Amino acid sequence: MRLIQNMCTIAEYPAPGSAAAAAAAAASDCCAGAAGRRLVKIAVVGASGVGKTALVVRFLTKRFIGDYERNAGNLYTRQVQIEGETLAIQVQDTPGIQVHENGLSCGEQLNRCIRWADAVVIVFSITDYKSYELIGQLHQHVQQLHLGARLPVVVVANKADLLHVKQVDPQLGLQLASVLGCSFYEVSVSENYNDVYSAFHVLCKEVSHKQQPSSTPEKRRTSLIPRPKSPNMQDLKRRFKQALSAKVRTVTSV
Ligand SMILES: Nc1nc2c(ncn2[C@@H]2O[C@H](COP(=O)(O)OP(=O)(O)OP(=O)(O)O)[C@@H](O)[C@H]2O)c(=O)[nH]1
Repeated sequence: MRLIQNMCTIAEYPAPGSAAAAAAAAASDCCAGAAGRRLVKIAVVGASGVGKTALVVRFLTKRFIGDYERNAGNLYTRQVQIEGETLAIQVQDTPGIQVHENGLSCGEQLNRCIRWADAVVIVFSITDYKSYELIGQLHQHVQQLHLGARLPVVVVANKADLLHVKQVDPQLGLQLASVLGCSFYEVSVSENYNDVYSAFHVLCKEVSHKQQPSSTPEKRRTSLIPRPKSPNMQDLKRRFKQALSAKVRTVTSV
């Protein structure tokens, strides 16, 4: 997948009917609809401070910028090339999820964002066990909001460079991801771009394949056209016998 830089906007996290929502819709028109391109919408979620903004910025710009303001949720729009096709991609950074005694606290803003997405990146930090503990609940929450439609999800374990303050063995992340049926990537946003790229690439590919025109009316129509029948064995045998007896007749008549 090749990123085509500097295409569209960075819009504020949109509430339905708001000016920001209109701006985001316009941005998505500019990158996708207007050009007739397919659009892949990805939400990046996880606990606070795990590196969601750093991950998104690294993916889109290849740069690691150490300090960010506490995130209010930005929407980034770009074009990417995947398997030879140019797709419009929107990446939604989200505010960090707060963990309370009784579990997850996902505001309506975050739920809206998850419902909007075609795919989700769930991030935790290997330096924060609580952020790892959130993964299972978050995954369940995402699937519930999509009414069990099995949204493509990738689990990302970030801050792999901070081994001296590690609280979670990345192997645990891998095991959990495989139980949940998700891809898993261990990354250091600060030190390695390639793994970040791979995580988004896999997700874009998965969404792209899901959206493939295999379910378009054109394809469905062709699959309804009856296939020619395979030759009937009885009929073949009968014709073979006929041909054989004709030959025997000509041989005996000589
Ligand atoms: N050492 C190291 N630091 C990282 C890495 N990724 C992010 N950070 C740092 O972690 C801190 C939090 O990063 P953010 O990207 O703001 O985290 P966030 O998940 O968006 O945080 P919220 O906006 O509070 O939800 C920042 O100081 C980053 O520089 C990494 O891979 N390694």
